Amino acid sequence: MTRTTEQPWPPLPTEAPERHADAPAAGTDLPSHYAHCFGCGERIEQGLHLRTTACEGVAIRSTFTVTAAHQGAPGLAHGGLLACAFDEALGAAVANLLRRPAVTAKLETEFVRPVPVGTTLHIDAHLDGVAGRKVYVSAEGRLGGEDGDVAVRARALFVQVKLTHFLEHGRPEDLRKIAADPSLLNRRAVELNP
Ligand SMILES: CCCCC/C=C\C/C=C\C/C=C\C/C=C\CCCC(=O)SCCNC(=O)CCNC(=O)[C@H](O)C(C)(C)COP(=O)(O)OP(=O)(O)OC[C@H]1O[C@@H](n2cnc3c(N)ncnc32)[C@H](O)[C@@H]1OP(=O)(O)O
Repeated sequence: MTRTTEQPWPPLPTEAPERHADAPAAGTDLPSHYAHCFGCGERIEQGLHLRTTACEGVAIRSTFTVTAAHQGAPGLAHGGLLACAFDEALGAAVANLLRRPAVTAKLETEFVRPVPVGTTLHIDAHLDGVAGRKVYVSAEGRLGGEDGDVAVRARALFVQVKLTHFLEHGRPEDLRKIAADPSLLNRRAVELNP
C-alpha cells in the first residue's frame, strides 16, 4: 500500500504561501473561531478544545488533550476525532495566516501510533502551497511533547470561499444566534470583506 506521504505534495504546481501582513504575530494564542465549533469551541463540553498558537512564517502549533469522551477502542483516541483535530489545526493555519475564510475540500490522515486517553498531541501545521483559491496544508502530531514520536500525519486541500458560503449554507437558527450574540464568532480571525 502506498503511504500518503510517499505521494507528491502538493499534488500540482503551486506558489509559495505568503503570510498576510496582519496575521497574528508568532507566539500569539489564537482564540476559538466559533464557540460552538466541535474542534475548538469553549461551549462544547465534550469537544476537542484545541488550543492554537501562531508560529513564525506560515506555521501554527496546536495542542489537543485526549479525554475519555474521545475514545474509539478502550483507552485510545478514536481515529475520526484525531482527523477532526487535524482538520481544525489545518483550518486554523489557513484562516489565520492568510486571513481568508476557507473550507476543507479534502483531508488525508495517516495514523502511525495509537494515541492513549490522557495524552496531549502536539500538532505542527504549515501551509505548503497556494494555487488560486486552493491552499495545500499539512501537519504532524507528536505524542506528549514537541519532540515526541509522530503519531499522526495529515494533509489537506482547503478552498477559499466568500462569507456568503456560510450565510447561504448555514442553518438559519444558528446564524440568528450569532446575530444576537456576535461574541460567539471571532470575527477578527479573517478579513470578511477583503
Ligand atoms: C457568519 C458566518 C461566519 C463564518 C466564519 C467565518 C470565518 C471563520 C474564521 C476563522 C476560521 C478559523 C479556523 C477554522 C478551523 C477549522 C475549520 C474546519 C474546516 C471545516 O471542517 S469546513 C467543513 C467541511 N467542508 C465543507 O463543508 C466543504 C464542502 N464543499 C464545498 O462547499 C465545495 O465543494 C467547495 C467550496 C470546497 C468547492 O466548491 P466551489 O464551487 O467553490 O469550487 P470548485 O468546485 O470549482 O473547486 C475549486 C477548486 O478546488 C478543486 N477541488 C474542490 N474539491 C476538491 C477535492 N475534493 N479534491 C481535489 N480538488 C478539489 C476544484 O477542482 C477546483 O480546482 P480548479 O480551480 O483548479 O478548477
